[in-house]
Amino acid sequence: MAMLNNAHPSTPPAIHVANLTYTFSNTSQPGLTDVSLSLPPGSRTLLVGANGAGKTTLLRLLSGKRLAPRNTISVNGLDPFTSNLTGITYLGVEWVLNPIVRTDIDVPSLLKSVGGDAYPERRDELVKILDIDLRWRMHAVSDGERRRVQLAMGLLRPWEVLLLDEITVDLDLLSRKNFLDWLKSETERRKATVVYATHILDNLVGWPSYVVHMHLGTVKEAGEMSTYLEEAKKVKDQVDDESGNSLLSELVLRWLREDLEARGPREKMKRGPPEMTAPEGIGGYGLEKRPEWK
Ligand SMILES: Nc1ncnc2c1ncn2[C@@H]1O[C@H](COP(=O)(O)OP(=O)(O)OP(=O)(O)O)[C@@H](O)[C@H]1O
Repeated sequence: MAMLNNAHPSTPPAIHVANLTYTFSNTSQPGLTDVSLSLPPGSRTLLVGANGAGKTTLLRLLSGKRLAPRNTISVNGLDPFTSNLTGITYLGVEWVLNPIVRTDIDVPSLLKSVGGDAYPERRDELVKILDIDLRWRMHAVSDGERRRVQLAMGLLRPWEVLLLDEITVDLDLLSRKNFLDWLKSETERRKATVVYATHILDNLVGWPSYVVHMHLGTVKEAGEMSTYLEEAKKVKDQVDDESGNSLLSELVLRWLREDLEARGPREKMKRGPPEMTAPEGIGGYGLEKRPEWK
């Protein structure tokens, strides 16, 4: 079991996970095994791991979109599934695929439909940060432009906990940097908490305060980013490395190589692809809330 060092021991963590083991309803294999984490308010956590490591599974459980075993997850002291917490925003695959952002609709109407008028300052700030042209019509924009409008919609209501599941892939480098800087300022201004699962580490140096490394449904490493970067620096100093990669990329690459070595070829894994019993709910997920458009 790995525990994050709580930077503010006197403050209750925004996210607390205790010995969480989760089995999908359509398979007997656990998707997560004995996961424990403590993330304080105001933290920015980078969630890394190979494809299939369990990042999305964990984020969906944290968001309350899937039912976790009792007393294993609390977000701001409450169970996210049963308490219908309003301060949690989860932006993942279903959110990205929502068809409304492909229709012939203008940006101001879309922003209004998600409560833009209730938060005019925040709306205008997001339009500026995400470099959105209010004259765009959504059926005639590029993927990255569409994603920027979606992000403005998803982030408009002030959240206390933001769970991001690799949703910045379409953004150009500068837009992504501006977006990440804005998230950072949100965590500093309002003590909001962000957990961000991504494979893209460009521009992330200096952003995460915590890192969580998942492997085959378990948490292998979890702690303050600075501690792991110091360790990575020592390793880098020992090898003659001219790759130009950041320390963060080097660290995550090393973890993924170790994971691959420990795991071996996929077809020889004990924990193979799930044997489905019967399709249930959306995408076979059994007890599932309807994905919400936030
Ligand atoms: N609906 C499902 N039913 C059964 N098992 C599933 C289901 N979805 C995922 N899994 C299992 O859980 C594992 C973890 O999946 P998850 O989507 O959480 O990984 P991830 O770390 O987010 O991967 P990626 O980086 O590819 O997005 C998968 O390898 C798969 O075996």
